[in-house]
Amino acid sequence: MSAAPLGGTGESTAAPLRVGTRGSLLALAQTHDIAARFAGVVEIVEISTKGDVDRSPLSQLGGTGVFVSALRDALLGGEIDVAVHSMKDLPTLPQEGIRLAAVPVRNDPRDALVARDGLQLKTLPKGAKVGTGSPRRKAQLLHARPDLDVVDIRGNITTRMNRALAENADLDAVVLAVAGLNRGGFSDRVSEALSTAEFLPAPAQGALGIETRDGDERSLAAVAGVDDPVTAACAAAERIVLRGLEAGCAAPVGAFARADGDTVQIDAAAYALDGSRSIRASRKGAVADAADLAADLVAELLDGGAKELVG
Ligand SMILES: NCc1[nH]cc(CCC(=O)O)c1CC(=O)O
Repeated sequence: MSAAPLGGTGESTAAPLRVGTRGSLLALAQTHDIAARFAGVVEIVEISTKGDVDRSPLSQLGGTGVFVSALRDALLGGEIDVAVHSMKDLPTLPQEGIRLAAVPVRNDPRDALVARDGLQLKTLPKGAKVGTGSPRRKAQLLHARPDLDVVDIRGNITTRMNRALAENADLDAVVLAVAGLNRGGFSDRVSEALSTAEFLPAPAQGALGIETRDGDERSLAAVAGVDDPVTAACAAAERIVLRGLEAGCAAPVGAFARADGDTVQIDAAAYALDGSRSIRASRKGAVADAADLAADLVAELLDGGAKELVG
């Protein structure tokens, strides 16, 4: 009558931890990598999301959470025990019944220029066509190179790379996250990793957010070992900026927190969509105070008119 004892032979008798992921190459790769470090036996469960199925421009898909809600529904519905998300896709508002259980050490936070002939931002010809679906990247590209022709693109990572690299490529370059290229095994396609000074990344870019159901202590314990509190603090600070500006994942807002020992530096900016204007602020202080520093920084951006810029 009694359940199998925990520990001991637990690995062979306990039900596997069902780990939910989107089905894209990128999502599968990052989920397999991180799930290999969870405690116990895991089973990977693919969930398809509106963001994968719908081909409308990302900026028109209804804002935050298009990649996330199907995974969260599966979590709340008991189909999966753990959801692995790209943290930059997570809405900034917490959802009832769901806990952010772990944030692993972050991958490279930078944006990458993937260009034909190894071209770089400075060597792209005048008027070059550069593809991105991100208003932030568009604004940053135009801010750095007002002559560029920025083209809205969608699709998975291979589709987007091919727009610049395939035999019949119609663009000179595309901008993608270095982390995604790394995770997909495409690190060698990066022509230039863009500096975080000029291209402030999207809040939490390069980080994963691992969610469990509130109160599911077994799943929480299984993923706790991959949590990195410093990455978690930095990503949380960046997301406070996003939330403070009431800007979603597709908004022209960049934020980047980097820790060095006990100290954190937070930089953030909001951009006009056409790159003509931007507002920037930064704070430095103790990692333990990262959330307060971010809130203070938001106040400065709002005072400077950031909301009007973000639109
Ligand atoms: N919005 C899609 C998305 N969500 C996370 C990543 C990349 C990986 C990451 O930032 O962790 C991407 C693709 C991209 O920006 O090129």
